[in-house]
Amino acid sequence: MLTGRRMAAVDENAAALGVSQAQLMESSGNAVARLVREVAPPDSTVVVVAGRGNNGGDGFVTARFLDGGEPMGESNIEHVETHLLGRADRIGTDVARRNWDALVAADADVREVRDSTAFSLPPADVVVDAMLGTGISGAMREPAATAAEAMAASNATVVSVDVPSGFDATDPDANANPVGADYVVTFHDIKPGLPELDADCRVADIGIPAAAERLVGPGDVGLAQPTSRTGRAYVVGGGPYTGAPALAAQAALRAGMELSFVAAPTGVADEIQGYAADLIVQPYDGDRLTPDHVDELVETAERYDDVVVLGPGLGSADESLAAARQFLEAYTGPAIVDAEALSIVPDLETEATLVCTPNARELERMGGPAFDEPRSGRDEMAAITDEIEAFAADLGHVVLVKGADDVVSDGERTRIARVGVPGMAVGGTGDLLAGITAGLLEHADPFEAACAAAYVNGRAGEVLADRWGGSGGLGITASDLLTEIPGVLWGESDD
Ligand SMILES: NC(=O)C1=CN([C@@H]2O[C@H](COP(=O)(O)OP(=O)(O)OC[C@H]3O[C@@H](n4cnc5c(N)ncnc54)[C@H](O)[C@@H]3O)[C@@H](O)[C@H]2O)[C@@H](O)CC1
Ligand SMILES: [K+]
Repeated sequence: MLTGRRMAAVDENAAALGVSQAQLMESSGNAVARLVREVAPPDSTVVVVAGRGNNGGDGFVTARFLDGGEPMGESNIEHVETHLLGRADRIGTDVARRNWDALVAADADVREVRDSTAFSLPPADVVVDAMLGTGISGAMREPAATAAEAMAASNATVVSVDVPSGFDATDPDANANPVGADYVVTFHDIKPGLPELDADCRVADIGIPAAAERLVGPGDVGLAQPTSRTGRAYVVGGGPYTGAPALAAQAALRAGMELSFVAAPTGVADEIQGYAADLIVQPYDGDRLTPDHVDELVETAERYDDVVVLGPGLGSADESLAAARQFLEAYTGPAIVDAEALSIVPDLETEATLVCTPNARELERMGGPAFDEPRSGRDEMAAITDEIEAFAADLGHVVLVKGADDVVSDGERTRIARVGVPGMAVGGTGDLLAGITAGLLEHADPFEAACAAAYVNGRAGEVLADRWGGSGGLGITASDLLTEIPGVLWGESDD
């Protein structure tokens, strides 16, 4: 079952896979027209009432199919008229406008309702409700609200496109049927709340490829995209290594965080600060993380509602891993766990919300499934994703397995991010991914944040590799990718 919000993301992913919104709209309108033919009495007058969004666009396509007569013989449709609520020059999307133009060009019976108080529902045997679909926000406004009452009061058979107008598929509490729909033709998958309506709901296959759901795409970025500059990343890392925490902290800033802190041993604090003036480095005594430091770090992270990134450059000293464990046992907020710190997660008791980001080797060390890179083929990937899903369910945390294909699972939902270039196999890109995930985790649910982060990271590599002449990104460094993150995160999505 897909919410309206997720459905819009899947649509966008389909477009990125080469199945355009226009193709989907054609299938949608065709499916509605078939249902209308099925339920319309002989010599019917069909009135399509359309809004200015893509739900209205589906209505225009429906009208075109119905107006074309019945190629296989006698038609039960005598007359079709289309009423657009509003002015044609205010139609909100290109694809809907092209379908309106096609009706006008075909000399169809179309009318613009320019005065919102002037609309009264004409006599009809079937009314096609194409006013509002999954794009609704807030309570229904005029003239749609009055038109909905008229539909509900009429004796006509009401066929709703996708959802009854006024029904909010993203907020399942609001399962209303203000138009009195007798039939609903919904697209691709049933939406939450529809089965509870007193209406005959049909799901129409409109040709969205399964990959638009299974593979992470630009639509998923839209779901996790920060819309304001807020949040503090708190990277607990560094000691034996210094580059990793600096990259993760910078990536969090590039993904929208307001401030990015690195808690690191005094011995390496200056070095980490030296990589980037944008970071705030908070030194603690010594040359590595030990249990003595934990109380203060947890206290800071909790007090400022930070998103923690635990692990980059931390090393594998026993006392550092013991400290990482104590940190997560005490901490209750969101955290990305990466690198050596992953080894402590499997038998950990924590109230924290974790996103674990292992590569194949780290996954195996966590007790997860073992598999070789590169993997190929649909069946092989399906087997691997099943195993990773089972592992994530067992672990009780979101797992993002890094590889040529990244696999993200929360134990119930599992997606593949098939994006990136061979050159990204360089050191440091995993630290970027951890930082991007932190940035998105500030605003989105952990699974959606992890999916979008995997896509953004890989896509940044593709964009850069393209600019460098399609070299496959051989020669890219993680530092190069930092400045590509914002363009992918905010520049490429439709939202
Ligand atoms: N997403 C997809 O892949 C597909 C979407 N399709 C159709 O597109 C629909 C979604 O289209 P859109 O996102 O353009 O949105 P809608 O057409 O559902 O709604 C947007 C329009 O409604 C107006 N509106 C929003 N809230 C309102 C309110 N409270 N009162 C009155 N008017 C309001 C907006 O100003 C805008 O004109 C789906 O329901 C479906 O019918 C189909 O074409 C098939 C493919
Ligand atoms: K509708």
